[in-house]
Parts: sequence; structure tokens; C-alpha cells
Amino acid sequence: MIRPLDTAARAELPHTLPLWQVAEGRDAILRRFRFADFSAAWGFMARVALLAEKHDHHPEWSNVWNRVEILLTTHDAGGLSERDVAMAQAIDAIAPGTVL
Ligand SMILES: C[C@H](O)[C@H](O)[C@H]1CNC2=NC(N)=NC(=O)C2=N1
Repeated sequence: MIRPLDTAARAELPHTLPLWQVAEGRDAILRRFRFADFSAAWGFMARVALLAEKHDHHPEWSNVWNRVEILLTTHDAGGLSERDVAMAQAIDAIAPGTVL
């Protein structure tokens, strides 16, 4: 069982992950992406899927044509944990600079 994120780490979230927001009504973080078209969005999702397998940490996400919404929370912790922070940082690292 992994520990939930502590208060200090939560307070740091806006600095650690400035592109992510705390999801309303969930102990989770989310980021929205917009791409040039579906193909670019799907290509990004394929790369995130590989990251999720590598981290053994899987997003709740949705795609509508060129838009992708990724929500991260840790089911094993009942909310946010360090795994979400690590996964969000890994996603940020592969997100193209040209997200529209
Ligand atoms: C058995 C397996 O390691 C677990 O179910 C992993 C897989 N991916 C996961 N993903 C997320 N988001 N939370 C988890 O607690 C989680 N647990």
C-alpha cells in the first residue's frame, strides 16, 4: 500500500507541476492537451500508454478528436501519491512544446 502525498508535497504542487491542476471533487491532478489534429493526439496517447506501462501507473483519460485530458490518481493510495507526481513529470517531458 503506497502512502498518500503528504501536506508539504501537496502545498508544493503548483510549483512542482505548474501545468497541472487539482481535479474538482477528486484527490487527483489533471492536465488538458490540445493538438493539431486527431493523429497528433493519438500519437501522444500512444507514448503516454508506454510510459504508463513502464511506471506501472495508469491514467484515467479521455480523448475528443484533437483534445486529450489526463487525470492521475493512485487507486492503491486512495488519492494522490508520489507516483502521480512522477508520472505527471514524465508526461510533461514527452508533451510536445507545440501543444496548441
Ligand atoms: C497491480 C498493479 O500494479 C496495480 O493495479 C497498479 C497499476 N496501475 C495503477 N495505476 C494507478 N493510477 N493507480 C494504481 O494504484 C495502479 N496500480
